[in-house]
Amino acid sequence: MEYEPVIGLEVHVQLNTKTKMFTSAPYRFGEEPNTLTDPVVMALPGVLPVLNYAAIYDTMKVGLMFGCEIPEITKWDRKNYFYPDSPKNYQLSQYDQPLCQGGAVEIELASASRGEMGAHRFVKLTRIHLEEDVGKLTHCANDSLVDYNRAGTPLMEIVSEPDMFSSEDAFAYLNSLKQTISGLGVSECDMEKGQMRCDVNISLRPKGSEKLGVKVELKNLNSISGVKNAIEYEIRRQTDALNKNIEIVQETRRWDASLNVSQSMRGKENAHDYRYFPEPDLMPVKIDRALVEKIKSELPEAPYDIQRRYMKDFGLPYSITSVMCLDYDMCAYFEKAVSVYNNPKAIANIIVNDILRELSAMAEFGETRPPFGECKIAPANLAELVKIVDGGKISKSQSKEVFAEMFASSKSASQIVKEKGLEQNSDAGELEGFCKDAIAANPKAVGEFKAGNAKALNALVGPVMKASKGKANPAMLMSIFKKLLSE
Ligand SMILES: Nc1ncnc2c1ncn2[C@@H]1O[C@H](COP(=O)(O)OP(=O)(O)OP(=O)(O)O)[C@@H](O)[C@H]1O
Ligand SMILES: [Mg+2]
Ligand SMILES: [Mg+2]
Repeated sequence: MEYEPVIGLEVHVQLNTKTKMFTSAPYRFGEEPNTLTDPVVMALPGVLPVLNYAAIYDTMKVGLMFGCEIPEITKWDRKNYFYPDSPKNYQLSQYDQPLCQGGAVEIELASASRGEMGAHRFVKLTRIHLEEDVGKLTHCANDSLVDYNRAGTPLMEIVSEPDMFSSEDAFAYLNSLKQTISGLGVSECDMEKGQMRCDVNISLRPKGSEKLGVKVELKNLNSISGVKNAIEYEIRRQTDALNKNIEIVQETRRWDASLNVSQSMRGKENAHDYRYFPEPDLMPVKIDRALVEKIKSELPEAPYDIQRRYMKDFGLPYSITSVMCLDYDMCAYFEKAVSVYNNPKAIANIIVNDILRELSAMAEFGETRPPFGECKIAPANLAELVKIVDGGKISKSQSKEVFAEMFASSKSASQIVKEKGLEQNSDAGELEGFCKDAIAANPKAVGEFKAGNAKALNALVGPVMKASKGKANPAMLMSIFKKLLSE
């Protein structure tokens, strides 16, 4: 029988707020273990949680970006379980009244060729709720170590509907989430630093059937490629089992990225096991409608909307726009430059190829490139460079030299052209004089050219270049020669 995989993802994203979800302790990645804790994080007797409103604000931003509904009231619940990664036997989370409901994430599937836009569709979301992150366990040979630095960090859980049907869907979904959320500035979504983690729920059903199959949950995947591999492995494993008439049991499995296999962790668990109940120490939160409207009105344009607009309004190629729409700073820079001088294609080319290359070269090995705002070339100066090239003042190859100097010094293009004496001679009258002299001095080349040997022109160009100290505008020279020689 042919089976169709059905996939739902639970994605956890740490928010980069200054303090933790329910206390003023900070969180930073990579600090000495157990230095970013306080009595609330450690759940010492008598402590009370205090809500971090910045986390609510950031999560609403994300939710509204994905078209979620923000309910009138949201509340907190205890999710009870005992495990050493949490010092207090429960996790503060949201059960039946999450902060965001519904919504959808636009994804793009890979197309046949790299330079073409792939098919787009929306993956439905169930909800986005807020909770606190737990500590980190390191398992050694005979014992385990626990670090509570991460415990209590604000964590969004983005739960999708079972609305993905291949590893490619999941890959595109995670990329889109990462792109949109990091664009909002609320998290860097760096999976290597644990800022974004993913649980994969996957079941198989006979192709054409509407009914969902029994799902298996793969916990805590920490790379996008890991998610892809895990899904592909599970599809093979479950297909194999079904073909052998082995029943799939609902269970949680661990993904082993080094062995590329999943292993059973524990059997069926459902919400009931967590004995969810309302958090007695926190009031429900009434959401200010005016704030919802304010956040909505301040949301940036969605990345795929920017991309479509750039392709349509500026005629930019897909490959260039797919780089640009990943970075709002880059887009703002581009639009500013285009407003100064209207050659979007040339401007976008320099931004995506040259500026990005140079910024990346500034980064230390393994570090991310500096933000676009650190580019020393002001948008108006880039616009001027393109204008100078378009006007024939300097050649394309000279523009590379000017660009390098601009990037290093923040000087304007015209200033560098002047300092380096690069300006081409585009004085039609003077150039025509040089050309006439060259024609008069080289009757042989003229004869050959008129007899049909186009290459003979080179013998005439040489003397003009010499007379103009190498600065004659080559395009103008050619048209002047052609005009004079056809007379
Ligand atoms: N039959 C199914 N096949 C594939 N995915 C499914 C199926 N049923 C549910 N899912 C997906 O499983 C996920 C369930 O996540 P949810 O957070 O609601 O519950 P949970 O896994 O029990 O909770 P948690 O792991 O946070 O304790 C959703 O993404 C949903 O789309
Ligand atoms: Mg969940
Ligand atoms: Mg789950």
